[in-house]
Amino acid sequence: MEYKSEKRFPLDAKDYKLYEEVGEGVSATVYRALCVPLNEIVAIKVLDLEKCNNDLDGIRREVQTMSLINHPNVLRAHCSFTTGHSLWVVMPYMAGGSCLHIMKSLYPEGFEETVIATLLREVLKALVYLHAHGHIHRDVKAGNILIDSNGAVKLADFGVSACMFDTGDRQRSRNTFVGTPCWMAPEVMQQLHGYDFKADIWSFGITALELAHGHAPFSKYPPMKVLLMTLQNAPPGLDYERDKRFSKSFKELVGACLVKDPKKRPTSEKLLKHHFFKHARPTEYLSRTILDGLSPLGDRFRMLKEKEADLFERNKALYGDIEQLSQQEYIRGISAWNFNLEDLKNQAALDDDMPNAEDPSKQIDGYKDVENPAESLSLETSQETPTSNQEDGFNDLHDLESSLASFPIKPLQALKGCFDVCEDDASATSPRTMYQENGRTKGECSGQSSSMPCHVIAEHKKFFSGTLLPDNAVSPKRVIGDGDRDYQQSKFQSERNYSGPLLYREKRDGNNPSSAEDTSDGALVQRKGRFKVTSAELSPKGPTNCYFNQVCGGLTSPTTLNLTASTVLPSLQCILQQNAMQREEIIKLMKYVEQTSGKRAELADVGDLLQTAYASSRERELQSQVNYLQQSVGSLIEELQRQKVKNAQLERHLNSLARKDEE
Ligand SMILES: Nc1ncnc2c1ncn2[C@@H]1O[C@H](COP(=O)(O)OP(=O)(O)OP(=O)(O)O)[C@@H](O)[C@H]1O
Repeated sequence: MEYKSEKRFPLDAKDYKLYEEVGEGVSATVYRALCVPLNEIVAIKVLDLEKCNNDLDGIRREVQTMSLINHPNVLRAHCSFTTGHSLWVVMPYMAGGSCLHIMKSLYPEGFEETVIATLLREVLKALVYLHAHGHIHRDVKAGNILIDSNGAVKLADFGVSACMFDTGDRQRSRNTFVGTPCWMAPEVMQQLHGYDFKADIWSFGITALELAHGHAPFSKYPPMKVLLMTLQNAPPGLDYERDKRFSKSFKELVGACLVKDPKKRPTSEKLLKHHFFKHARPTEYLSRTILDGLSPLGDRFRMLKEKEADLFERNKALYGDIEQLSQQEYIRGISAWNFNLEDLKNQAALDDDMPNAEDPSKQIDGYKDVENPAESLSLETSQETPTSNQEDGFNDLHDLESSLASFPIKPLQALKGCFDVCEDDASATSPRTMYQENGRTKGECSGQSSSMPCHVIAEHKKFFSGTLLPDNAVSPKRVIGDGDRDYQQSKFQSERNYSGPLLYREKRDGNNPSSAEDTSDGALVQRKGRFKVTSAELSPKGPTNCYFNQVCGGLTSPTTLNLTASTVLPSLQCILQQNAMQREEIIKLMKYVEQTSGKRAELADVGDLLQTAYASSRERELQSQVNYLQQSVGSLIEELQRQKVKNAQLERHLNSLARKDEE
C-alpha cells in the first residue's frame, strides 16, 4: 500500500509532526502536519485500520486512485504508509478546508453566483479528467471540494470512487449503493441497471444547489425519506421565486444535471462548455472573496465541532435519546444510515417538530410538489395529503408510509440487499402493516402477504419488526438449513435494533465492539462507515427486472436454457427470489404457529417439508446456471467495455488525423 510522489515524502511517521485536527470523516481524521525533512506543511489523513475492518479493499482503492491521478483539480496524495494500526495518507494541505466548512462558518445561506461558477468550473474540470480516465467519483459534494490558501480548488475523497473499466466482481459492484443519500443519483438508488459517470453529473447538480443554498436539498430529512423523495418526486432545482438572485443560465445548468434519466444528462465535457461558466473567474478570486477573513482551518473545525456537540446536547435534551438527526449529520458532512424502521418513524415524526422542518408537499429547495410526468419513474404515484391526520402528530409518518406504499418493489428489495434491512422491515414499510399496527385499518388485508391471514402478519410483526438482518438471513447466497433456521429465529428474538447511527455512534462510543456492523455478513463489499454496501449484484439475489411477472412462471425447467442469457437470467432470478420469499413466508407461518398453538409436531412436519424443498437439486441446478450465466454476461460486458475504449481511442486518433489533413 506504499507509494511515493516525485518529491520523496518520507514513509516514516517519525518524519512528520502532527498538529491540530482539521477534518473528520466517517473513516478518518485529518490533521495539519509538518513534514520535517522537507519542511513542508501537509495534511495527513489517519485511518484506523482496525475500525475499517471490512473495507481494506476500499481503502486500497482510494489510495491507489489517489496515487494514479494527476490533475490540478484532483487532490493527489504525496505518499501513504501504515504505522501501527493506522494508515497515513499524506496530502497537500488545503488551508481553506472544504466548501462545506466554509459555508458552515461564514456563508450559511450559500455563496454568490460568481463564486459558485468559479468553484463548479474547477470541479467540472476534475470530473472531465476523472471520467476520461475511467473513474466515477461517486461522492461529489461540497464537503469534498477543498480549497487551498490561493484559492485553488481540488476534488477530494476517493473512498467510494469506482473504475468504469473495472471488470468482473468489481464491475458488478458498481450496481451497488454508493454515495451519500442527498447527492445520490436516482439510478444509484434504484440499482436496476447499474450506473455510470452520469451519476456524478447528478451529484454535481445537487452540489450546485448546495453551494447556492448552503445545504443540499432534503438535507434535513432522514436518509430513507431522502431516498423516497429523490425517487418519487420531480428533481430539485433552482426555484423561480426563491432563487431570484441567480441567473437563468445557472438555473439551466442545474436543470440539465438534475434529470432523472441519466442518458439525458450532459457529459462533464459538454457541461464545461455551458454558458453559465462565463460567470467564472480565475481561482484567486476565491481567496479574495470567500477565504478572506476566515479563521485558520483548525479553529474553524474546532468551533464547528463544538457547535455540533452543542446541537447534539440540545437535541438530546429535547428529544430524549434520539441521537441521529439529519441536521447534525449534515453539519459533519456525513450521512449515517439508519434503516431501523422504528427509528425512521421516530425521525420522521421528529422532523415535523423541528423548527425549520417543512411540509414535504411544499416547495423545498425549488423542489416541485407536483410530480412531473415526463420525469416520473413510472411509480404508482402517491398523492400526499399533508393536512390530514395532523392531530395525532403522525402526519410526516403518514407521508413516509404513503411514500413507501408507492415505492416500487425493486428499490425496496435493493435496500434490503444493501442495508440488510430485514424482510420484516420491508413489510413493515407497507402501510397496510403499519396501519394494522396503529389499529387504523383493522380487518383490511390484501396484497403481498396474501398467503397469510391478517392476524398472522400482525402477530408476526411483533417478533420481527425493526430489526436489521443479522448475517445472511435474507441472502439467498446461503441456503438456510434446519440448524440455521433455529439459530436465525432465536437471533431474531434476542437481537433487535441492529441499525442506528452506525459509525457515528461507534465513533462516540469506541467501546462498542459488538456493534451490528461487526457481525455483518460476508457479502459486504464496501463499508464506508456512514453506510455499508453489500454485494447485491454479486449474488444472484439482485433485484432484477421482475415483479413476479409471467416470465417467472413461464420457465419451468432449466432445459429451456437454449434461450438467450438476457431472457433467461431474470426468470431464474425471479424463481430464486420467489423461493426466498416463500421460504420467508413459511418461516413466518411456522413462527406464528409455534407461538400461538405450540403444535410442535405439526411444525416439525412443515419444517421437514420445507427443508426438502430447499435442498432440492432443482434449486441448486438453477443456482449454478445463474452463476454461469452471470459470469458469461460479466465477461461480455467486460469485452464490450474494452472495445468501447478502443473505439474511442481510434476515433480520437482519426479525428486528429483528419484535423491535421485539413490544416
Ligand atoms: N488535504 C486536506 N487539507 C485540509 N483539509 C482536509 C484535507 N483532506 C481532508 N480534509 C478535511 O477533512 C474532512 C474529512 O476528510 P475525508 O473526506 O477525506 O474523510 P472521509 O472519512 O473519507 O470522509 P467522508 O465522510 O466524506 O467519506 C474533509 O471534509 C475536509 O474538511
